[in-house]
Amino acid sequence: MSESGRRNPANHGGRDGGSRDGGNRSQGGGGTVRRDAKGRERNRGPQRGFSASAPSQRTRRADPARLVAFEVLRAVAAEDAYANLVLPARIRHHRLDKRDAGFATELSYGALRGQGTYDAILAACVDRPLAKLDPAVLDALRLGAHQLLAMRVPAHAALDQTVGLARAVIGAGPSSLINAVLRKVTARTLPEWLDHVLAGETDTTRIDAVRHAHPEWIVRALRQSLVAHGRPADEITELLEADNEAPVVNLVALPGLGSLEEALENGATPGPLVAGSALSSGGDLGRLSSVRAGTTRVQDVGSQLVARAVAAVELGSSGEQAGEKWLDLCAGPGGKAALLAALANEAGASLLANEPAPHRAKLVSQALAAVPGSAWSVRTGDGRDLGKEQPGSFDRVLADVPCSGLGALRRRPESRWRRTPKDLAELGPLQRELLGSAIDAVRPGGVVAYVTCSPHPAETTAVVSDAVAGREDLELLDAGAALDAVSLGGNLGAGNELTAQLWPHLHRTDAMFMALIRKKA
Ligand SMILES: C[S@@+](CC[C@H](N)C(=O)[O-])C[C@H]1O[C@@H](n2cnc3c(N)ncnc32)[C@H](O)[C@@H]1O
Repeated sequence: MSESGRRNPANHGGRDGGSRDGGNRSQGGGGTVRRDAKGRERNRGPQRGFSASAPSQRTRRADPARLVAFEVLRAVAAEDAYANLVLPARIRHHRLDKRDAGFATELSYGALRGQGTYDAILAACVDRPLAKLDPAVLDALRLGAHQLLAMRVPAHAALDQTVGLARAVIGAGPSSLINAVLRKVTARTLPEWLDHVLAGETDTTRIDAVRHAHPEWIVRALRQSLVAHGRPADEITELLEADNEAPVVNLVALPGLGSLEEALENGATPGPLVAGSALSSGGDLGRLSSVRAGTTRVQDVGSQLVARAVAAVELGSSGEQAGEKWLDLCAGPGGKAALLAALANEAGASLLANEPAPHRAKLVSQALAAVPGSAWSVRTGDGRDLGKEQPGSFDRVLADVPCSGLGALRRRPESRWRRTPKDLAELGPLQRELLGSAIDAVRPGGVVAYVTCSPHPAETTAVVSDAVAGREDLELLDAGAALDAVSLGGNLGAGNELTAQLWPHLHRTDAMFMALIRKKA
């Protein structure tokens, strides 16, 4: 959450919201929402003022952009849906133009990410526990709170349009409650509210959790992760803030197959961390022919670095690349597999991409379709069996195991509220078995990369230590140096032992962890 009182540039609010008549108007029910050329709703009164009319006299129809955001929040809460999948479908269904789509995106993602903060504030404005509210009412309140506290939406528009939305889709009774509660919210700015709801609070975890909208257990887990990887505990604030930034879209051109030219011509900029990457601040990437062809792909730079390090790391003996066999043990949905397959294609190697879930194995095949078929194959099966079925067979193995995803919270706005501490404990045995299978599957002299998109020691360093403990035939390689070798000079291993840990607040990547284990020749 931005606490400065200034609007967070990432929380741009109305910039992309707007009109469909080519001017500055979009349908807003009983009235219309007027947005300026930049999509900001035009303020016809003081910034924090709002209509004095009674709810019954105000708008009765839902502004389409807000309706989309409401439907996204409802699907996430009631159907366990993923916002990043529901949102594009709702935008298409309601035929939002570009500005309204941007507004709906900022509103839904911002309200979902900020839920913990907004709930703490709303709890101070409602005369009963939030759990006793109709969940649809609570979602409408969260949308209203985000507009009032973090978007450049005039207070009267935020209030009138949210009440109008509630009236249209929930009912007249609840809309009066929503009107009354949101009026209370307008009384303070976000920094003032945070000071108010945290007055007298001394528990720093609780303070960080409310200020930066993360569950308390995740604040503790991330702080523990920083310390475990040699970072100062007080970096937690920067890490939590980085989780709340809308991530820049990273692109990769598949080596030998794709090109970034089109993306760069359309406003993307070259990625500073790794060759063949670009950063795009938005736009319709689906329009780019290279993206449609699958030779240029959306992929976090951390994942790109990991895949490139796996392909480049020095093997123990007979380390020539030609004819090598590579394995991606947990490949779905195929992001790293696509880059690995392209690198294998260039190196004369072949990649086996394994994934147990049939629908995800299909996604892997789709992701690999742009790479010549001679370079890859897909196996649908349990990775735990591969070590026994094909022992000592592979030169390079990527074990990108299922994990809590604590390092990729910025990508899925709702995920932090869905995770539980049990995820950490329950995945440990599977992670250990998969790493054991990967080690069995690699040949003497070959290398296993153990990778997670979580920095938590329970699923990173602890799993690796257990795997190598007492094994004279295994050695840990310097994973940070391997990342440095494929980066454009990032000094990515700094501060760690032999394992490598990337961070959103330091590297602007997901918090990927990588250990490289070589089986002695
Ligand atoms: C972190 S994701 C992998 C992401 C992938 N490497 C990419 O870059 O797109 C972990 C994957 O492991 C798969 N998985 C779960 N259980 C598995 C098992 N027993 N064997 C192999 N893979 C498994 C999950 O279905 C999921 O697709």
